[in-house]
Amino acid sequence: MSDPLRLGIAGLGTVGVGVLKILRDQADLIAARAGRPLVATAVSARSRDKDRGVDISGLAWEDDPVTLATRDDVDVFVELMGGSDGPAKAATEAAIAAGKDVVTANKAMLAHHGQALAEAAEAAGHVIRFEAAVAGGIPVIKALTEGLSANRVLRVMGVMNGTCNYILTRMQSSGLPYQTVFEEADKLGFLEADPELDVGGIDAGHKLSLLASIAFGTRVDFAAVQLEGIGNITIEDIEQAADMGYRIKLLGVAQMTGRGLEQRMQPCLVPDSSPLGQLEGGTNMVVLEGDAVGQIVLRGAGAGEGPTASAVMADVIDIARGIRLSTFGQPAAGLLAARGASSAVPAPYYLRMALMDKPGALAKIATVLGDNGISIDRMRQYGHTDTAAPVLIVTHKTTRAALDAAISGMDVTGVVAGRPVALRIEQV
Ligand SMILES: NC(=O)C1=CN([C@@H]2O[C@H](COP(=O)(O)OP(=O)(O)OC[C@H]3O[C@@H](n4cnc5c(N)ncnc54)[C@H](O)[C@@H]3O)[C@@H](O)[C@H]2O)C=CC1
Ligand SMILES: N[C@@H](CC=O)C(=O)O
Ligand code: NA
Repeated sequence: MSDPLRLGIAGLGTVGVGVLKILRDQADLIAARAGRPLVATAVSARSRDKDRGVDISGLAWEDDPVTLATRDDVDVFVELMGGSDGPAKAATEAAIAAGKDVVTANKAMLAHHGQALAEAAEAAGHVIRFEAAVAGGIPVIKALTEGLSANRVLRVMGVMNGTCNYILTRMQSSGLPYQTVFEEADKLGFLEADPELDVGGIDAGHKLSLLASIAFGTRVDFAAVQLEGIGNITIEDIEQAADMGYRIKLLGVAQMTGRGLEQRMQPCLVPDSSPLGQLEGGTNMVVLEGDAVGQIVLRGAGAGEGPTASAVMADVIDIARGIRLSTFGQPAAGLLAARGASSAVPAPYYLRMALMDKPGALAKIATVLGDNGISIDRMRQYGHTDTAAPVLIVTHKTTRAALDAAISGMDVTGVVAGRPVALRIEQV
């Protein structure tokens, strides 16, 4: 058997500990599959003495992850600290400069710096792999870069943030309001240190931008992702959507349109009988559509110690096997910047608003919609109070631009209280 592949692991939190446990528990199986043993030689974390449930006494310790990344006894630098900049980026750059391959779970770093890091690594003949960064344990990067490599990808879609899916499905099943369920998720330890990364759609947007780059052969462009979080979703919306046969999901969609690359991460209505509609709790689902293969649905754990470490280890094993794929599925230097197109593809929309109880109010709304070329598919009034009547409208297909123009027009009529809620109904 060949020499061991030596790993330097920076970050011994949820994922880092999971990686050490797999290395300890599956050493023989991995060596057989990789054709050589895999060993951790050195580690780095904030606290050396913390009890993590794994023995690190036989491993070299480095306080500074940059020093770890450049050690002579490290072949692969495994970055599991997190953060888009700071030590994660500095250590990854140092590892590449020192001639190491890199495996990371860090979607934030790659969404912001993936192109530059990939170009640097590839110019130096090294690889950066990141299966764990998108949908955790689901092998979606492998599916795109390997299994579907002969396809023109038509659309990539998915629920990629488990915390948001937990919050939305828990609101649905319990009837509890957003704030209560958000606090529950916090107590369960689901939320990122900055919860806005989860509920603001940012974490999921990072993941979508990485998938879009691989799927469409373009440079990662997180800034072009149209982002909308779940913070404004009310129990009323969840119940009204359910009444019409839909579920609300924080859904990511990337597709190449005639006007450019559309990347959206936003709450959408999807049919409750669809695989995405049926997705419960903290689970992730990614739907890939290729011209030759048709539709593929991947479902599984997008986070957690075991699932995320499983994906990290799969990348490390590929490196041990001598598999040297480009970071984004084709040489990074040749990737082109995509023209961004926001919501170019028309769709039906769900619109909920509180209408003043004034004669002709509904007619004014219908006129504004008509003036913007939007026709109404369904409409209902419910829960009438003394002063306002909630109104629900489902439009026929329209563009987001036309809808936004109509919403501005409604403002001027003076018959709508507050800003209407507008959610896209996605064809999945
Ligand atoms: N936890 C999960 O289920 C998933 C995590 N990820 C990603 O994996 C990475 C790690 O996540 P977790 O393990 O959850 O984080 P964590 O917060 O549990 O652990 C982070 C580790 O990095 C260490 N660290 C942070 N800054 C450091 C520094 N300057 N020097 C040395 N060590 C430092 C901390 O001491 C800690 O050991 C992140 O990029 C995260 O986004 C990706 C998918 C799922
Ligand atoms: N906060 C993320 C963790 C994994 O990426 C999530 O909830 O999915
Ligand atoms: Na994955």
